[in-house]
Parts: sequence; structure tokens; C-alpha cells
Amino acid sequence: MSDRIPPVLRPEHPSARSLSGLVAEFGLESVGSLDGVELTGITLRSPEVEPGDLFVGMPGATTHGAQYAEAAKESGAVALLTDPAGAEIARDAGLPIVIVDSPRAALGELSSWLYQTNVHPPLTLGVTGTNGKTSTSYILEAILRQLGLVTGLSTTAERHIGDLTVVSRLTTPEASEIHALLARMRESEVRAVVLEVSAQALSKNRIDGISFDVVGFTNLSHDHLDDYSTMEEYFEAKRAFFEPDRARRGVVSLDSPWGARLVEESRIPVTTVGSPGDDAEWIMDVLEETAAYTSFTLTGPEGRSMQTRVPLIGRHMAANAALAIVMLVEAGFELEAIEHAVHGEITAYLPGRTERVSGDRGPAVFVDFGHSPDAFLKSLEAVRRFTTGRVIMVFGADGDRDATKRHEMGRVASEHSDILVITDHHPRFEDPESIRATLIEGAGLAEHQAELHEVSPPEQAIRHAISLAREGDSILWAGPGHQDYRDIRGVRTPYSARDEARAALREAGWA
Ligand SMILES: CC(=O)N[C@H]1[C@@H](OP(=O)(O)OP(=O)(O)OC[C@H]2O[C@@H](n3ccc(=O)[nH]c3=O)[C@H](O)[C@@H]2O)O[C@H](CO)[C@@H](O)[C@@H]1O[C@H](C)C(=O)N[C@@H](C)C(=O)N[C@H](CCC(=O)O)C(=O)O
Ligand SMILES: Nc1ncnc2c1ncn2[C@@H]1O[C@H](COP(=O)(O)OP(=O)(O)OP(=O)(O)O)[C@@H](O)[C@H]1O
Repeated sequence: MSDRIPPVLRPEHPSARSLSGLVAEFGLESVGSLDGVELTGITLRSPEVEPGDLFVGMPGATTHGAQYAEAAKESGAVALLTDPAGAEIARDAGLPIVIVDSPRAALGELSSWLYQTNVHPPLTLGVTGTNGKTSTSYILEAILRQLGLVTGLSTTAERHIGDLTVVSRLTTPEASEIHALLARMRESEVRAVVLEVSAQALSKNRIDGISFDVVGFTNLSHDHLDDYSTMEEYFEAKRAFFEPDRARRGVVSLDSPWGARLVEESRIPVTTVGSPGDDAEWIMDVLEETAAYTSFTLTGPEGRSMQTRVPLIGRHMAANAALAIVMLVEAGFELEAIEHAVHGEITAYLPGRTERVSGDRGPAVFVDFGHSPDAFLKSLEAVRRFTTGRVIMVFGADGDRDATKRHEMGRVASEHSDILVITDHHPRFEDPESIRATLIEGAGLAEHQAELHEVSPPEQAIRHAISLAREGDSILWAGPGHQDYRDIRGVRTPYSARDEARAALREAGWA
């Protein structure tokens, strides 16, 4: 598979740590001479090995990383860490071998030791939940910047180190990469770090070795039921973030019923945030929803209260902002200081989250990253609120990802739109026609039947939607968000929905 996305950044000036020191520190078994072996990095992907690396040969779903030990050595790896099976595979690779039962389970602590990320760590905040993680993380970063701090950010869309931006690969990088990123952030004197934490990251040890000051939970709804067999299992993966060995304090949104459940089962002190009528310590109340911003008040214990707005559409974005603010209060910032710093507006720019790509004339066109029924619902409700004409929705569904949500995606889309244009997204190795057919079946289950159009190529689908639209209508293109590629049979073809939509608007004379 072509992979144009750059790896996560590493420290530019790593200090060397001895392999024998690592083996002694963790009491590990080893084969071969460790004398004089100095480590400056750690990686689990052979194509990304740099001289001085400890190469971690992990067993995976398709191969065993130890198969690539020789290639890693040629690229400058100075030692291999692997499991007993890997040690057997790589015994002739000519590298000293350190053996652990589960390299994945060891990776976080070893990486933290190697990069010394546990020494004077910055303020570390983490966000999990089904929807709103990226948005809440960007909002946290924006407020922290408005407070005058140098920040680091890691999300599905981008990683930021101060003013430096790199495109992301996984939502939450593997542990070796995240500790390298944290070490690089330290070199840039980052004082506060915000990490988006997926359920997969929690289940697959990707955030091991990181101690979070405050963690936040947005919501839980149907998604990822290919990786988790039930909602219970999916919830349990998220709940594990709220453990004393991971985090000191938590903030839980009561927006989904799973929030109250998390409060009950959390093993760290938690604070709650919700809407009027909820039994929450902090209440967010929307004041105004427009096509350009959403304003709200946030009221908490001891009569504390603030009012602000986000340049984002929808109640759900105000809820994300409220969660972010309460997380910062839990981290020790005064609410008054936050209100003063944001000066009436949190200046967050979220790439591809209901991002408006149209100008003042013609239909309002938004490109969104929503790919679950609840995300569809929240974005459609937000768009409907200020649309004087019709709501047109363009969407498809991911191939090779949780097919059980497709009916409900189709149903919600039809229920809350006037016109649907069903198209392709990332088919991956699935037949795109059959993905569309399932979405159409789902749309048929809705009580409200939106007018339905099926247009396979997305570049034609957005043009078709624009051809149907009039002044006053809104178009929500859900799915591609910030992404700059489409995955078709394992090949990532460059593709930007935001650029495509802008081009289509120009061609239609709406630019
Ligand atoms: C299902 C899953 O989590 N797979 C992850 C897993 O892949 P795998 O087990 O198939 O690995 P493999 O291909 O068998 O290779 C085994 C080992 O050999 C190494 N290798 C392999 C080939 C080679 O030439 N050289 C080499 O060193 C690999 O780096 C790996 O360490 O280990 C890989 C190496 O770290 C990950 O990149 C890969 O994530 C894939 C790309 C993925 O898509 N994961 C998704 C499910 C995911 O984690 N998503 C979440 C949430 C997204 C959301 O919220 O929507 C995320 O945090 O991104
Ligand atoms: N609090 C929320 N509740 C429900 N839906 C939301 C919420 N916040 C955002 N969304 C919807 O979900 C989409 C994705 O938002 P965001 O990227 O912030 O979520 P995420 O949790 O990071 O998603 P992913 O796990 O796919 O990275 C948005 O574009 C919007 O449609």
C-alpha cells in the first residue's frame, strides 16, 4: 500500500541510552553482546528505522515484525526487541536481541524510559469518546494558546508542535511514536499537550507510559463494532482510560447515556458536564446558533459562570467546548482566566469538521468528517437550524469498517435531510455498489423519505448536489472531512473533498 503520510516526528537531539541499561532497568532476557550498544530511538516499522534505533519486531495480524530485522539492521538499527517467536525468526539477523513476552505491552514503558518523557512532563490532557475527540482536542489547544501557552496536539487530522504541523496517520500513534513526539515537543518547550485517544489506542497499549493530568469523555454511540463485538466491550475500552494508572482526574459529558455509566464505574475522581435538566456539576446552555458560530453559557459549582462562543456550528460543538473548558478548570486554570483569555470567542479552526467551503453567495456547503449515525444526526440538526431552504446531504460509507452501522447511517440521513446524494467514500477492498445499496436500504427504513439520488464517483456527486441546490439551501458532505486521499483497493489516491467542493462551486458560478 502506498503510504504518503509522514511518520510522527522524533526528537532532533535525542540523548543516547545504553542497551545494557535498558535490560537492567526492566530485568529483561537478552541474547548476544550488549556491550557499547547505544540507543537513540525506537521504532516498530522497518521502513522507518533510523541509525541508533532499537527495532521492535511485533507480531501483527498479517506478519511478524521480526521478519524485517535484517532490513532494520541495514537501515542502522542496533538491536532488536521481540517476543520468543521473533527471537527465533531473527536469530541470524546479526543484532543483539532483547526478549519480552509481549513487545506491545512493553513498548510504552520502554519508549518512555528511552526518551525520558516521564521526567518533568508537560500538562497532559487526553480526550476519548466516539465523536468529538478531534474537535474537543483542537478547542483545548486553542484555549491553551489563548492562555499564552506553547502547545502540542495529536489528533486524527494533524499533530502540532507549537506552530509546526504534520499530517496524521493513526488517530493515536503507536507508543514508540507518541513518546518520540512528546520528546520532540519537549525540545520545542511545549508546556501543555493534548492527545486524542481512540478506543483502539487504549486496547492496544498505545498510550502506555503516559500519565494524564485530566482526561475527558465526549460520548459513546454506535461505531467500531468490527473491532469490538458489542457496545459493552467498546465502552469497556474507553472506561479503561479512567483508571488511576492512566489519569489523575476526569471530566465526563452526560450527553450520551454511557456518560452516567462511566461516572459510576470510573476509578478516578470525575466531574460532569451536561445540558439544562441533566444532573451535572457543570451545565452548558446554548444561547445562539448561526451559520458562523454557536454561543453558550457554562455554569458550574459555587456560582461560577462564563459566556463565550466557538466559530463552529451546532450544539454538539458547544458541548465539546464546554467539556474542554471544564477539563482546563480541573487542570487548575481559573474559569475567570479562561473567560478573559478567550475574549468572547475560542479561536479554534477545525479542519474538515462541518467546515464551510462556500462563500456568501449560493448554497452553504459544509465538508464534514462524520461517519457514524450520531455524527450524522448532530451535524444535520446543526445545519437545519439556520437553513432557510432545503438540506441536501452527500455521503457514502467506509469499506472494510463496521458494516453494521450503514443502515442506521442511511436512515438518519433520510430522516433529517430533504435530498440525499449517496456516493462512494473509501471502498477499500469492498464493492462500492453494495455499500451504496446498504445505505439506500437504510434510507428506505426512515419515516421521512428524502428525495434520493445515487451517484458513484464523489466528484460527480458533489457537482450533482450543487446542481440541485438553490440560494438558501445547505449541502452537508459527510465522511471525507480533512482527508487528502481516497483508499481504493488498498491504494491511497490523492483526493481532497474540500478542494473538490470548492472547484464544483466555482464551476457552478457560485464562487
Ligand atoms: C488493526 C490494527 O490496529 N492494525 C495495526 C497493526 O497492524 P498489523 O497487526 O496488521 O501489523 P502487520 O502488518 O501484521 O505487521 C506486524 C509488524 O511488522 C511491522 N512491519 C511490517 C511490514 C514491514 O515491511 N516492516 C515492518 O516492520 C509492522 O510495523 C508491525 O509492527 O499494527 C500496525 C503497526 O503499528 C498499525 O499500523 C496497524 O494499524 C492499522 C493501520 C489501523 O488502521 N488501525 C486502526 C484500526 C486504528 O487503530 N484506528 C484507531 C481509531 C480510529 C478512529 O477513531 O476512527 C486509531 O487510533 O487510529
Ligand atoms: N460531541 C459530539 N457529538 C456527536 N457528534 C459529534 C460531536 N462532535 C463532533 N461530532 C460529529 O462527529 C464528526 C467527527 O468529529 P471529530 O473528528 O471531532 O470526532 P472524533 O471523535 O475525533 O472522530 P474519529 O474517531 O473518527 O477521529 C464531526 O464532524 C461531527 O459530525
